[in-house]
Amino acid sequence: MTESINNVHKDLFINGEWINTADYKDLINPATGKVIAKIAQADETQVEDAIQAAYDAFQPWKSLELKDRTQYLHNIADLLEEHADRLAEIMTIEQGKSIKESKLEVIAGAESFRWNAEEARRLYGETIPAPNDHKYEIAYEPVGVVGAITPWNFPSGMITRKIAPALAAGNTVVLKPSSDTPLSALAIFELFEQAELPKGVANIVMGSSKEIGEAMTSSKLVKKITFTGSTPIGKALYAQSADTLKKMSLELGGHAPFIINADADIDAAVEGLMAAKFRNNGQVCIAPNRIFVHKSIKDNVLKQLTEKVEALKVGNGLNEDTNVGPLIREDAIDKIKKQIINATDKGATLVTGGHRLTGDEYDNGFFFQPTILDNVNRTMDIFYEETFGPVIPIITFDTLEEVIEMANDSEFGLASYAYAKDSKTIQTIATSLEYGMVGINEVAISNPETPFGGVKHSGFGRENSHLGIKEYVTAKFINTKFL
Ligand SMILES: NC(=O)c1ccc[n+]([C@@H]2O[C@H](COP(=O)([O-])OP(=O)(O)OC[C@H]3O[C@@H](n4cnc5c(N)ncnc54)[C@H](O)[C@@H]3O)[C@@H](O)[C@H]2O)c1
Ligand SMILES: O=CCCC(=O)O
Repeated sequence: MTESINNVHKDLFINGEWINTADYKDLINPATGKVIAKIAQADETQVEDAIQAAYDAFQPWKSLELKDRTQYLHNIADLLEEHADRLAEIMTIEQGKSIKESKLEVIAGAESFRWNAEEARRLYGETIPAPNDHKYEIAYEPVGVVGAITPWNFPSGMITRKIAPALAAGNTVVLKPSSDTPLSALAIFELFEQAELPKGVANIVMGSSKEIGEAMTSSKLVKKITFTGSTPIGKALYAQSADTLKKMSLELGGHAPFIINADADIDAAVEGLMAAKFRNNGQVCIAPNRIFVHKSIKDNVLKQLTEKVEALKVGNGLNEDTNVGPLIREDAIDKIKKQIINATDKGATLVTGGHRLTGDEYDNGFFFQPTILDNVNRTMDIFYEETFGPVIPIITFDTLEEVIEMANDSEFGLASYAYAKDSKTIQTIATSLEYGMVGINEVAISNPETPFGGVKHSGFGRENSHLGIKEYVTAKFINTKFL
């Protein structure tokens, strides 16, 4: 295996020290199916140690001069940029996405650190009109120890967008990264160590998800849980946190509608769809999963789309010419195959793709053909279930009213997209879609400056933007009477 994987730490990082464990678990490269590393698995005491270390570090970290605290974040941003190539290689090997995408993700993480370092200096309190002998103030204070749990699809980005605002606002953190992609997280923690972040401010534990989740949610010392992952696990953590009444942010599943109206710029719509759908091989919570095309333009859209989908190069993400890497695990392939079989059994047409890719070129990796399904309807599982893979289901519509009703027919409410020109149509779509984010003639909806998050079973809370950092503070009201 490459030097980058051999050299990255595989142990826990607690109170500024690398800590080994009694148990180590195999980590697989999804592009080859081979074991690439053995990862430390924390026991119960080690998880408690990490929480205690974060608790002990909280008061000194919170009390630092703001310019000193935020300087650490700027230094981390510099280090992320400096080490972006190495971090990108580690990410591609453990997760599969193309090396270009991995690098963009690391750089976006550096941006998160910079943005939040700047925004922390603008966490202004407020003064409220009061009687002359009183002062009413609101002060924003850090919540304390934050438990962060992250998924595998953005092994670096989901961590940086949580840890940067948490630390910037004066909190300390215990992170549990995904068991499928711990190396990217560990490589980031090496940079925290290099930046000489004070001991205990950021800690990382790997191990049994259930046990670590329970330790975090039941702990009286942990004041907030920030979770990104699937809806069922998010709901379980929400229930588990009831007893200790934690502040929570839940960034959960999505099943984005993508509407192409009769008056849309078809070239732009197809280009946007390709970019958003095949980013990370469709394993993105904001990936378009239900493509609603006006019936008058369906043939034209399908022709353009099929040409582009068939031209995609599937392969190991380390190869510079790869557009689409492997899926994360064997069971991800099973899920997609099941959705495709269910849809075709019920009348969908397989336009292209639909099969696993095997053979020497694909090693023992989890590769799947980019796929288009036509004539999809509401009787099929793919209409309602999150897809998380390279499948484009086409559903046709007649009227605006009909497509809005179908687009909203989902338990999820994260991202949505629409391509149209008429301003009244655009306004109707933007205001009627029951989603946390709406991209109109645009698929780039995730930036440090703009709020990211969902409604319905996609969770609550916002990441990025001035709203993101507010998830890591409490508003204290101070009423002073002058005697
Ligand atoms: N809304 C968003 O911003 C966003 C972003 C990325 C991914 N996602 C969602 O994440 C999902 C894919 O990621 P995944 O497969 O890693 O999700 P997942 O829910 O299986 O796992 C997410 C994290 O939770 C941990 N976990 C699993 N069981 C747990 C338990 N019982 N207690 C505590 N932690 C537990 C996992 O180890 C991982 O670290 C998709 O549903 C996707 O839509 C959402
Ligand atoms: O799956 C999560 C989406 C990440 C992003 O686009 O910022």
